[in-house]
Amino acid sequence: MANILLVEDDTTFATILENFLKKKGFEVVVKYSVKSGIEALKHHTFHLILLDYRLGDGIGLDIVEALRAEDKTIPSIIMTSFNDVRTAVKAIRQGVFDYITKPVNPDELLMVVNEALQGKSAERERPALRNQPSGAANAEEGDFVEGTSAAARKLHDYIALVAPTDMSVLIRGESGTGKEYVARSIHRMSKRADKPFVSIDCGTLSKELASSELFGHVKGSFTGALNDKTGQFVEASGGTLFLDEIGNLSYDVQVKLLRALQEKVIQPVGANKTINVDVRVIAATNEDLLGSGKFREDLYHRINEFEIIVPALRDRRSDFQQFVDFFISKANAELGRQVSELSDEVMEIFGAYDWPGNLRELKNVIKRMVLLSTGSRAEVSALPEEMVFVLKNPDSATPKPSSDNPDLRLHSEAHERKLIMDVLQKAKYNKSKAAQMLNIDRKTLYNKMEKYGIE
Ligand SMILES: Nc1ncnc2c1ncn2[C@@H]1O[C@H](COP(=O)(O)OP(=O)(O)OP(=O)(O)O)[C@@H](O)[C@H]1O
Repeated sequence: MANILLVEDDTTFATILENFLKKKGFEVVVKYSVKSGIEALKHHTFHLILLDYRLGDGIGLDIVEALRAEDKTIPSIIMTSFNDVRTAVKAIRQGVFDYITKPVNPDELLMVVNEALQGKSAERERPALRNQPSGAANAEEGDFVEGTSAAARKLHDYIALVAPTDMSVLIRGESGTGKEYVARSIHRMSKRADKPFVSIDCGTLSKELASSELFGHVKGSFTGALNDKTGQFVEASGGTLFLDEIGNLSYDVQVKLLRALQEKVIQPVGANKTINVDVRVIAATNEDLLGSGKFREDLYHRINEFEIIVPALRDRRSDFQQFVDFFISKANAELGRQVSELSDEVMEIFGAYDWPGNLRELKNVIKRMVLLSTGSRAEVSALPEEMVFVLKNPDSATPKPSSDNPDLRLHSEAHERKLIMDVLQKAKYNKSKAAQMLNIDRKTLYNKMEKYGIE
């Protein structure tokens, strides 16, 4: 019998959820604030935490953070309003298993709860260490979409170019764009392919344990170091070490990492001997490392011998349909459904939405949609309500600048897309005329149309 901690400050909704989960056979403890949630974790053992994103005295992630500080891992699911999707995607980076959007659909909730309890969706679960032997990575070969857009072709050209070398690679891109997939592809196409690919999420490593996780430690070197520990640099020997969210490493660890890269030696915590290592490092980030002021410039140049930028989904619209088909067939197989077509309205909404959470968000929306579609055709009722609202109220599709959502580039892109569509319509889809009206050349217009997926 699984024990669930439910933290939700809307008492009526909390009671509905509690009753629903109890009916499904779970034990549920309900708390209404961050503080009482953290307190409950001290006194009970839970298998899963279900958290509201916004709580009276903080946010649900504060509870995940408190867990992490104690180095405990309990799968957690964040319930968020649609407007907070971007934040929810970030939450996954911080070790949250998954998110679901409100209003919560009972079938979806049950699916995500069961997946979390079974630890089933390995790549949605983000433990600090996502070690995978090469064989398993190879088994997934072909289980992805390459795409045919200009951006996809460039991406795969770069992967093919850098893979056979031993250069360190910095992969940049928004959350959920497929940076880990790029890192695995580089490894698979490299001379190190038959050696381990070790993936570490630096965003979920606690400050205290990061050094020992990467470089290992000797017994007794700090409280809690009960045995010698081999670090991931040694585990990755001969292969590739993928450091995801590298911007989260503390200054001390950055110094050690620089030494490991420059001199090819590491020193486990508390050891007086060094160990030679032969590891290719691939790092990923979705922030501006140098601009953050927290990242050493010398290390930046060392990890950035070659840079790959993974395009956002909205910048590779011509690959969109391929991703949709791929995620539908995966969800069909997983959930025993037979969805083979989407209603026009669903297609329209998919096209109008800007997918801030990129491939991860698309995959999750499709999985929910397939789950809720018992026939062969997916209707708009299987989409999150707010997504539908955006289409019916086009003005709300253009994000309003606010301190909550200050992404200026997104705002200008959304405006630009809308302007181009309006002008094209006015010019009766005569592209030369539209380009003239927009005061840009035809080639620029074609590029922008491809970027925004305007046919
Ligand atoms: N080319 C692809 N084809 C199919 N699915 C993909 C592809 N690339 C990524 N995905 C899927 O998209 C999701 C996000 O991918 P991934 O974890 O690699 O993104 P990320 O950029 O590393 O995210 P984050 O910044 O949050 O670490 C995963 O579920 C992955 O399986």
